[in-house]
Amino acid sequence: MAVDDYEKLLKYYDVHETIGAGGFAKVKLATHIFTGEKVALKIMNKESHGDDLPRVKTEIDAMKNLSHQNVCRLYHDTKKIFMILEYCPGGELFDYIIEKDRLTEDETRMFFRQIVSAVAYIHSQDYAHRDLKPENRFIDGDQNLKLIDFGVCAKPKGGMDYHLMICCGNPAYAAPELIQGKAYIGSVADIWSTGVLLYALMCGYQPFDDDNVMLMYKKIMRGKYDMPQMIQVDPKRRITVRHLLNHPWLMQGYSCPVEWQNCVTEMSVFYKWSKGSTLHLLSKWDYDQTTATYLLLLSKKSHGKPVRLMRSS
Ligand SMILES: [NH3+]CCCOc1cc(-c2cn[nH]c2)ccc1C(=O)Nc1ccccc1
Repeated sequence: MAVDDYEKLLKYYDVHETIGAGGFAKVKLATHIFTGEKVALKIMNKESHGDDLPRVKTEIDAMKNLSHQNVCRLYHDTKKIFMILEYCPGGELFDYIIEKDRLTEDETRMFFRQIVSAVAYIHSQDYAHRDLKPENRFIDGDQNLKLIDFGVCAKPKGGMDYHLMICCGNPAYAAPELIQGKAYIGSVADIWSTGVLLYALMCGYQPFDDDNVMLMYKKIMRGKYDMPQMIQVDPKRRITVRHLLNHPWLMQGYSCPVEWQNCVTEMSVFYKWSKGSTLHLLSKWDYDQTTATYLLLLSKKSHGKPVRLMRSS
């Protein structure tokens, strides 16, 4: 029963006020008693999930496989009712945009590089998020964005080129092929949503907004932009996240393309090890140069610093 799960949780966490809620869950601020660290406690609303909780299992399984500086960390889950997540004191990116009306080009670029970093990373792990919107990005204490809510993500068994059918996410951010009910590729639809997000960051309002959903769909299908790259109606002509990483606009004022890998991937590439053996070596915690490299990389990334592994001369 959820009640004794909650009782057990209270041995390890002090629970404070609610910091957010969606149809499927409520999120409360909590403190991890042993460390004093603040965390976000996500409490599933069992009623709205029904019995089989597919959405919760989808989210927990995905978050256990994802470790990246711009993806909200899962620390602890208790049998699909409670999730203990990384706490982001800066709140929702959505509220931040509203507060500032809209962002400067430089601030938009700083945030957008992190958004592209997270999307490139989850796609590299064969996940499509399918609900990318400002409400699903939280700002941590270092102005880093963290992606949340993997409840409708997909990890197609046939790989990332596999066509999906289920229509999900917020219509204002949904790709044309998705709202037309066509078979679509998750990662390509994610790029459309990311393009809508960029528009909202720069302009302070959504490009396709209308109280009447059918009129909104008409605007989405019209694709009124010259030179569209992300909000390109034809999914085959839409820019890929790989081409975004070193897109001229994203490179302006920066010396390197968007860093999208997490430390394990970066180390396996640098040391020319397989991912499996990198993870095996790291899990031994030998506190040798491998441990040092991993922890120092993690520390640099968590402070939003670009990392470069140098070969000794
Ligand atoms: N609109 C989202 C409300 C707050 O939701 C969260 C906040 C944090 C958070 C806040 N600070 N740090 C992390 C972490 C996760 C969530 C979340 O997953 N919310 C959610 C997703 C789907 C349905 C219902 C709720």
